[in-house]
Amino acid sequence: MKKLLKGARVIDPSQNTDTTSDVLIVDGRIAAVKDEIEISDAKVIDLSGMIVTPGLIDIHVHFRDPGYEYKEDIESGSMSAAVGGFTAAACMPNTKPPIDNAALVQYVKSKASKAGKIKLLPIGCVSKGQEGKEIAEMGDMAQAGAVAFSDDGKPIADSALMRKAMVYASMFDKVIIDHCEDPFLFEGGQINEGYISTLLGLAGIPAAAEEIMVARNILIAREMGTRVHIAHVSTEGSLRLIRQAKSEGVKVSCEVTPHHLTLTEKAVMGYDTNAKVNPPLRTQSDIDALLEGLKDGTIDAIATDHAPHHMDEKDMEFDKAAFGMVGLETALGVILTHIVKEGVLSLNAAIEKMTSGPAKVLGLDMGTLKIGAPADITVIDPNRVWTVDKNKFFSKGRNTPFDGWRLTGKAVLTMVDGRIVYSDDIMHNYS
Ligand SMILES: NC(=O)N[C@@H](CC(=O)O)C(=O)O
Ligand SMILES: [Zn+2]
Ligand SMILES: [Zn+2]
Repeated sequence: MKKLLKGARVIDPSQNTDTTSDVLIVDGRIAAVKDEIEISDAKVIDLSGMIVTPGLIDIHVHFRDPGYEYKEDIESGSMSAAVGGFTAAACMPNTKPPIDNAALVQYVKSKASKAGKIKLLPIGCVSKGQEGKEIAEMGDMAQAGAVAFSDDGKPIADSALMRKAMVYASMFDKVIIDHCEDPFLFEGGQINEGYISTLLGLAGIPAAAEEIMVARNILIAREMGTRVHIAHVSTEGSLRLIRQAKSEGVKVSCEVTPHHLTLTEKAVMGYDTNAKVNPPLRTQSDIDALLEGLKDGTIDAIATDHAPHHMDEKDMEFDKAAFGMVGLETALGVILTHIVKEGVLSLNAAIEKMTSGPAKVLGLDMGTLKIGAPADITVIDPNRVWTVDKNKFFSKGRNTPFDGWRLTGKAVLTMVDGRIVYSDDIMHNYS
């Protein structure tokens, strides 16, 4: 089956191209991208006024499957991703049981392929049972399809274990993704340590809790010549460390979330548990530093850290509520509205941080519209003004701080291997 996408602005940061072109898809792959393709036996989709990009890739989501399917499962998570414009997502292994062996990696893959929406890329545990003691069977998991390793939800507290893990992962050409948090400095913390935590009488999480671990990881990566990826970077100090390390040739990469780019610690005023997240929302000067890091390339990727929780786990006293927020269905709109429209990043640079940037972090040949590549494609309506309504989410999670936000720009069509996996109302006649 051939499909012909007509007349869109086609942006492909992997090839540094931005043109008004037609895109021809044959057998699920990109067959041609050029002016005015004429072909009689293709289904034509008119996309004038729209933007076509490589399918968005999210390298940090929690799909809670197996074990916590009441929060999210692979099916609902995959649908939520497709609606947000994502064609691929890497899912964290902090499930029950944790994804720490090849059979569980297989489980994730087969359930995702049954769901038939996006490409789900399993991340395996660094340590058995995520207990931080013994290295998990990373080789087996890599062979089964794990794309990276992480104990996310928790830091890898033991530096010797981290060093072993980095070296071991490098043998399979995989990266360790670390949730950077010094457990002793973090202890009991609820929100960013500062004026607001004092005002609200909540235990603070100091910036140094993150920065100590970022520094440690950089030191190990430097010493061993191995790679490390810093999850959800949130402080000015972390950025400074990563920028410096990169300039010295250390193989460190990092990601930032839409919420850390747009919300400060003030969002928790009124004890709003939807704004309770780990790492915590920080200050305006941290946001300024993160924006600078996006601009100068210190930050490699934008990732949602989509962390669905049940309402009952959020609707309780602040210090008992779960950490985390959903993000897949709001990420693109938040980035286009608050990062691109505000002039922080060009549209092309923002798309790069959501396509080829994350693909590169994982060392995957994805996030491109080059000829022959799988037709994983996102169609964006840049002018669509819409209001976030958490009750309309396809995710099971309703825990968002963005409910009610007016956003400009939305994914209207998502294609995986040339198949339409999501289409917005106006695109319905094409699906
Ligand atoms: N980010 C969060 O606040 N929560 C995540 C864990 C994590 O990403 O560390 C979760 O699994 O709920
Ligand atoms: Zn984390
Ligand atoms: Zn996470």
